[in-house]
Amino acid sequence: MKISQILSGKLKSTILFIVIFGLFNSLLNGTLLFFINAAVTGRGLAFPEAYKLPLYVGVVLLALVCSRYFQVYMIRLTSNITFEFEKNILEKIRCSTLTEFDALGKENIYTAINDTKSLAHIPEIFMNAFNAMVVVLCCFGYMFWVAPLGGVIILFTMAILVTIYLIRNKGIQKDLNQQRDLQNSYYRYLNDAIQGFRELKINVQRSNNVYHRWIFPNRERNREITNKTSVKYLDNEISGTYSWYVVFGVIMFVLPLIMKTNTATQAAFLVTIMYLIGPVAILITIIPTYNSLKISYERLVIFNHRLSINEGEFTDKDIHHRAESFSEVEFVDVKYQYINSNNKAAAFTISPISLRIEKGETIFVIGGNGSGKSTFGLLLTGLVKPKSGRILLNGNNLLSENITQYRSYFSAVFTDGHLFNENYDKVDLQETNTMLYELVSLLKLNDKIELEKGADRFNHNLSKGQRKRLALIYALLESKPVIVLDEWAAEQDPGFRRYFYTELIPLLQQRGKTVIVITHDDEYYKYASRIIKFNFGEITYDSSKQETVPGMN
Ligand SMILES: Nc1ncnc2c1ncn2[C@@H]1O[C@H](COP(=O)(O)OP(=O)(O)OP(=O)(O)O)[C@@H](O)[C@H]1O
Repeated sequence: MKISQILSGKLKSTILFIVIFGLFNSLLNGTLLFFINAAVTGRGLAFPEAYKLPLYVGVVLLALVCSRYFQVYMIRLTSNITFEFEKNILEKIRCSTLTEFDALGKENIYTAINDTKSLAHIPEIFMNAFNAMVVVLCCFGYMFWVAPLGGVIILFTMAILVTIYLIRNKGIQKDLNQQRDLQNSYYRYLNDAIQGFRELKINVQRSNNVYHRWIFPNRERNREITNKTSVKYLDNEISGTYSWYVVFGVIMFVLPLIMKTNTATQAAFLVTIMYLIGPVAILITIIPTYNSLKISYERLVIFNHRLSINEGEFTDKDIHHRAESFSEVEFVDVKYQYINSNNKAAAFTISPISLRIEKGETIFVIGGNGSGKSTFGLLLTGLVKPKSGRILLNGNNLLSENITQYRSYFSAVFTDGHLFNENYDKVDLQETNTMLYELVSLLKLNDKIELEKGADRFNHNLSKGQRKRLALIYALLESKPVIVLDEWAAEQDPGFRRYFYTELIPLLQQRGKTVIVITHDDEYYKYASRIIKFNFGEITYDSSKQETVPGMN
């Protein structure tokens, strides 16, 4: 569902309530103003004396109960909207394609989640503005009732003061935007300084450049703008606050000159203006709030648009990965193309490739850097869809409808794979799990991993190579028929690398796995049952079709 649909749905079902209740609430507050003014000025409220106190107490209590009920309602409405927005964003991410996800970038996801939080406050902002508007109208109505000309003069004075405040505020907003841009670039530089700590330590000149040419000048500029903007902001706020004294001054000194007001009328106007201060402040902040909400909304619309493809969700019926149910996967003229995100032109292309992978094969995918091996791995595992051509699993065409089912035949350890922080798969990590501990010992991690105290997970303070071994254990525990390992052995020491190619892979093969290894380790090519070589996105060699294997000893 789109953000706008959720928002308009919520607003439609609640707007009448917000308006009626807000109106009632504001009228109660307006009634209290009448009471106070009647006491100060001695006019209005033609009730018998005996009824005034109970009526006053009744209105206060009713206003209090209504106010609380209304605020609780708004809290619930806001958190419901936040929940639905966030869920909508998370579903979008979960169901998006890898291609769209990669193109989006992680920072946009965090921004989108923050944007939903801002948008969820729209009903509350609308309600506050509406209440404030009602109070302002009531106050002016009261002033016009007490002394029409006085009401016109006050309205005119306030209109001038508010206009001056808003014009100055607009200038400050521009400075604030500049400050936000500086802040964004500061985080980028800071990220480089933190992530590249070692690279900076080892190169003093680069470190000096990063800090003295980029980070410190950015902070200095930020200091200047912050000083300037903060003083401007302070000036505007102070003059805004003191503007009320201009209004008070007009009531105390100008009105008596123009219309001969008496003390009671002046008192009524002064109390009314005090009542107006809060609501007018709310109405004034509406414009900048509206602008920032508009930006958040537009960003979310773009976000939704960029994750427009919905791949659907996994359901249990999609899980069909029993080893015996896999017999072959076939590529028929499969083509894939990356699109350059800057100019939208076609970038690297996997030219139409055709091949068949049968159950039990151990295939090494080889080729130079950037030749398309990992992209082939993504196509094979169904993580990206061919631009043209067909992929068939057990003779069935891979379609959008069965893509999740297709993927459930594959497990993979990617080059830059991620080890999850929680035991999401609910693997039994206790020593009684013989399958797990057999794998732990096969991967020689017995004395390296241990259960974290009080948590259902293994420790993650492992070396890169050891983390890859743990990732392989988790991948094997999935018991899927085909396993794809992308440069898995690159971080292993020579001894373990040898063990991996000469013992582990044959063992997996013996156990009926189909193993696809993307590798540069040419000294072990002979341990493959088949070699496929990529060059510039094309298969230039397939040992199942040709005799000699290039690069083999
Ligand atoms: N997300 C992407 N968008 C655009 N181009 C990409 C993307 N990912 C990879 N490429 C390009 O596709 C080409 C093939 O990349 P791929 O990762 O498949 O190569 P590889 O053979 O696995 O290389 P290596 O051995 O270095 O890992 C590269 O030229 C790369 O620049």
